[in-house]
Amino acid sequence: MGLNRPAPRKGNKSAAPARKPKLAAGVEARMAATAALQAVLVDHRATEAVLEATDGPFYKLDPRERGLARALLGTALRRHGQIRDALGRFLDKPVPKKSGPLAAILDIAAAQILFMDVPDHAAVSVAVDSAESDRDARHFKGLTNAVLRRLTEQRDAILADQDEIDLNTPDWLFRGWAKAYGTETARAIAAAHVLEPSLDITVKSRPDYWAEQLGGIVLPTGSIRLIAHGPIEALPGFAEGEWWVQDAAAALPARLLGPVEGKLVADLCAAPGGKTAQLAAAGAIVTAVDISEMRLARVRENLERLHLKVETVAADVENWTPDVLFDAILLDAPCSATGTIRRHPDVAFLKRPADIAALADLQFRLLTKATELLKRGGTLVYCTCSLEPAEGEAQIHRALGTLPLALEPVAPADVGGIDSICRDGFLRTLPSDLPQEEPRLSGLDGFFAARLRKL
Ligand SMILES: C[S@@+](CC[C@H](N)C(=O)[O-])C[C@H]1O[C@@H](n2cnc3c(N)ncnc32)[C@H](O)[C@@H]1O
Repeated sequence: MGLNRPAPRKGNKSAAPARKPKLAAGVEARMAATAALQAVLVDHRATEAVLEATDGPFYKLDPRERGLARALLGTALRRHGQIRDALGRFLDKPVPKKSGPLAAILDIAAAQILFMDVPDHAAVSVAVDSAESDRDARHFKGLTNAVLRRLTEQRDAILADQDEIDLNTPDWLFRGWAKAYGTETARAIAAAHVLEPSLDITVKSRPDYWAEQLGGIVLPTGSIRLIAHGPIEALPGFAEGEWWVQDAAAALPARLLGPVEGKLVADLCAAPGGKTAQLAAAGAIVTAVDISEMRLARVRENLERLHLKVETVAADVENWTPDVLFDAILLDAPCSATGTIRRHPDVAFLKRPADIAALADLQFRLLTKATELLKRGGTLVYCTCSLEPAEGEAQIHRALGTLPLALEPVAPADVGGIDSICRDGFLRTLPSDLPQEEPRLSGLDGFFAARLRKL
């Protein structure tokens, strides 16, 4: 198989305009996934930014190729420790610096050989062709072929010998989770991170009806859960604006505000707007604030599809001075996002311990400002999608000692009756929560939320 060799077109004698050669199915997806993996691991770019970049490797892919490219990239990131360990068994020294995309080519091929249901020969031959087509990687074409062939031969023995939790989890994150939740739970969190997550949906109404339409189940919290496949836009009810994609744990903080119909509610740090949509659908008069005008455009786009109305404000919450005080405030503060590694495995590579400390400072300043914007007696929900107590529990312990706030404990009745996610009066969900018989329907993003009343 050649990367750039189109099949000869028979019987076409006229001088046709030059066309881009058509590549075999799956080749473009593998090339895009390789480029994206390099962008994440070498240039430290977030996957979402790479996926959305109009000049990026994913933009021009058709939906099928894009689906495959996403799956390749996701597997290569989720299982990266195992992949590098397996490849290392056949390499006597690290991949040289001047070998272009060689490391990413090997990673993407190994992800397929070790973990995906695709023919080995397709994985190996596309990798060899990709190496050949790059000026620097070309010198390692023979090595690529030899290493990957040996990997196909020894796959089962290697997988049986690996500790997936140990290999795929950065040490500093594992140590923090073991300290906060115990070693057994930290292992369960890490085990949840290698699984492909479910698709969770929040509906405006009629969860049972939509679960049936979508082929999903209704969770005790009211979210619908299904095994993701195919483009989301093609699912029933999407175009009509009946529902939006939102992890089941991410749907809980807005509910902690209780009935909000007719109340003035500020949604601080609102984009892309999952929680804004919940508040608007519940009848609140919502002001959605975000520092990023570009991300606020996404909020407006999402709410238009959902036929919901809110006021949007592009502002840094720290400097925002509205004319009114609010009855209720939701502060979904920017955070390390370590609770979303299941859905965004790049987070494990992009975040560093120093980021947590810097974010914790910002979160406390935002919490202080949110308290100022609230009426006396009003309710404030603070939340983060982080597993790190410094971004959750520790912030509230500090706030209770210094800001005019009292804790209104979260009870199981607030969160679908699930006792295990109410810890010390806080909402604390973990990726290992909500186990189901079908692993692809298990888990929750790691969220923290506290409900506070202004004194
Ligand atoms: C965790 S995301 C919010 C997710 C959103 N609440 C939802 O449910 O879809 C954090 C958001 O905070 C915004 N942000 C970060 N710093 C901010 C600040 N100082 N003021 C306002 N927004 C900020 C970011 O642009 C980002 O959109």
